[in-house]
Amino acid sequence: MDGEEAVTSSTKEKKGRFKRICVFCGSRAGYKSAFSDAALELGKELVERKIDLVYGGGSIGLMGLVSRTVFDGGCHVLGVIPTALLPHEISGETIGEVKTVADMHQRKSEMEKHADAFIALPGGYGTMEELLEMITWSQLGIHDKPEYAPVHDKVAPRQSWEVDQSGEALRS
Ligand SMILES: C/C(=C\CNc1ncnc2c1ncn2[C@@H]1O[C@H](COP(=O)(O)O)[C@@H](O)[C@H]1O)CO
Repeated sequence: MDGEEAVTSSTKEKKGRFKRICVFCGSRAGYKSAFSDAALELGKELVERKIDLVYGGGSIGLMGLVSRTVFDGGCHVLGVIPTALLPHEISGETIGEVKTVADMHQRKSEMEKHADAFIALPGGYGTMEELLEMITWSQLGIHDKPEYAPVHDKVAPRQSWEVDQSGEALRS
């Protein structure tokens, strides 16, 4: 394999790694414009990489921003939402494909099933709960998919912030 082929093949691998990413984020916009900026930036990045979105199905807050950006950019959007939350988290038109489920557990289970990786953006307790559930499922071997979350001004994989927490990063 010559140099060009090697580069092409490694680029292909990188591109093909994630086809559908699940994003957890706030049902509100939050108090800092940086939160909305991050949601828009992530949406655009997914579009650029032709990655489809799996998310909680809401049209409000950061959830609405990310999903609208990905949908308008031509990628597939799958929203998974419990029937009881429809009036609370969808205002106006739905975005992309919306799958209604019976409860929160089924929602997370469907989101996990349809995604290759998970990214958490700023959000409230709901976002935190969803991210932690995916992390604990990974710990239990229910799935083997990476989770990423914002650490200060960058997005970092779980392994790196676990190390940060333990102080290993400071020692090395
Ligand atoms: C109530 C149950 C479980 C614990 N709570 C939640 N589990 C999963 N998802 C949740 C929970 N509470 C809220 N959410 C959703 O998170 C999204 C973002 O919310 P945020 O608070 O604005 O970050 C939103 O779609 C919420 O519906 C029952 O098992």
